[in-house]
Amino acid sequence: MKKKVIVGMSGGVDSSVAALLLKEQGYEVVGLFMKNWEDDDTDEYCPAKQDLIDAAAVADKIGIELEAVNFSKEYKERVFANFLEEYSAGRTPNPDILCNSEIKFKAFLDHAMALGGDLMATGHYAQVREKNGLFQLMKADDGTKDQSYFLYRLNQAQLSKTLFPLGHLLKREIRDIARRAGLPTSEKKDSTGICFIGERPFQEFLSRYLPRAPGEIQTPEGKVVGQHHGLMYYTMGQRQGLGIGGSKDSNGEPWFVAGKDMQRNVLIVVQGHDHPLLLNDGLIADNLHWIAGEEPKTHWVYAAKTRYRQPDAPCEIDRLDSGTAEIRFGHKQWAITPGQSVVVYESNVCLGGGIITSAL
Ligand SMILES: Nc1ncnc2c1ncn2[C@@H]1O[C@H](COP(=O)(O)OP(=O)(O)OP(=O)(O)O)[C@@H](O)[C@H]1O
Repeated sequence: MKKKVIVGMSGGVDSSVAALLLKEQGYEVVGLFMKNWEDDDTDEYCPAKQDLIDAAAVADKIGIELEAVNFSKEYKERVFANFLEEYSAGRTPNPDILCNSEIKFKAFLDHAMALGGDLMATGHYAQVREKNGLFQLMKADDGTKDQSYFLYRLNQAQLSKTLFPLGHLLKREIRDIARRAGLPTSEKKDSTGICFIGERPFQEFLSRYLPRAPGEIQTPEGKVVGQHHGLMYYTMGQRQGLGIGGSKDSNGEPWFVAGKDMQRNVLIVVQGHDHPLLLNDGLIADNLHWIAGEEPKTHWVYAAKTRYRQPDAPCEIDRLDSGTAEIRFGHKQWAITPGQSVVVYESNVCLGGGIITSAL
């Protein structure tokens, strides 16, 4: 009997091709479009309505059913609440990571099973492999598109039910496949940014939920060089939008955010990309999650990313106890950012990771 796969269709080209490939591989395929954000319909920045129309057109072309489901309540409770908490604590969260573990591979997976699915699938660029009874999350073959960083909080149960049909393909091959099959999304622009924020002005969006608390911008020595709009609007290493161009006796080098003093409501800035306060040997992370269900070895050479668009950096896990990890890098890392995730790899296998609490 044919296995039934429920594929997440976002109305983008990647998930369109994922659905097509699964159909060609002989699965019984059902598309599922989710809506995760409520003001979608009235909101100029959120193209959800058009995305659903596109997903429906693709499903029609491939000849599969498309269902829709609304997870906006789950999203608010399990992802957005944490997002606001993190910002109000001065950290820079990555809601797409929590969206994967809580919505796409939990609420969605449960729904997929309720629809009678044997498996679920998405158009993520990543791979799953079963080895010695364990499911491993692996990088995509297209290194420039690999999304395993966003998937490091998945567990064995989730991976055992998941297919990533694009994991062994290159992005340009995806567009070619879409064109050849005449999919209406073949030329659609890739989506960018966090799904519910999209292209909207970030400060205005956040100020709808969290009070603005302006304060001083200071150098590490305590010299006042400007005013900030609220610490939550800034992130480590940020260069644009500080509004402190030509401060007196500055050395002409650009300013970067190098810290937040939450108690005094002061934003700390330094001059020069390679200022020592922006370069760290290691970090502490908590909220750890290991995909195999057990901790990796300490004092072993791994590679890790402290942000998505970053080459892997050689590292060692020096200490793992009471839910925290201390990770040291072979070379100094730039602008390690509390709230972002550190994701650990052994070769092309993603082991898991945690949320950065501080740089060392
Ligand atoms: N609204 C949605 N409904 C159903 N599935 C979704 C939705 N948004 C994302 N997904 C699933 O998660 C995958 C990864 O999402 P991401 O936002 O990274 O999309 P993407 O890489 O731009 O892919 P696509 O081109 O399919 O939008 C998608 O390929 C799709 O399978």
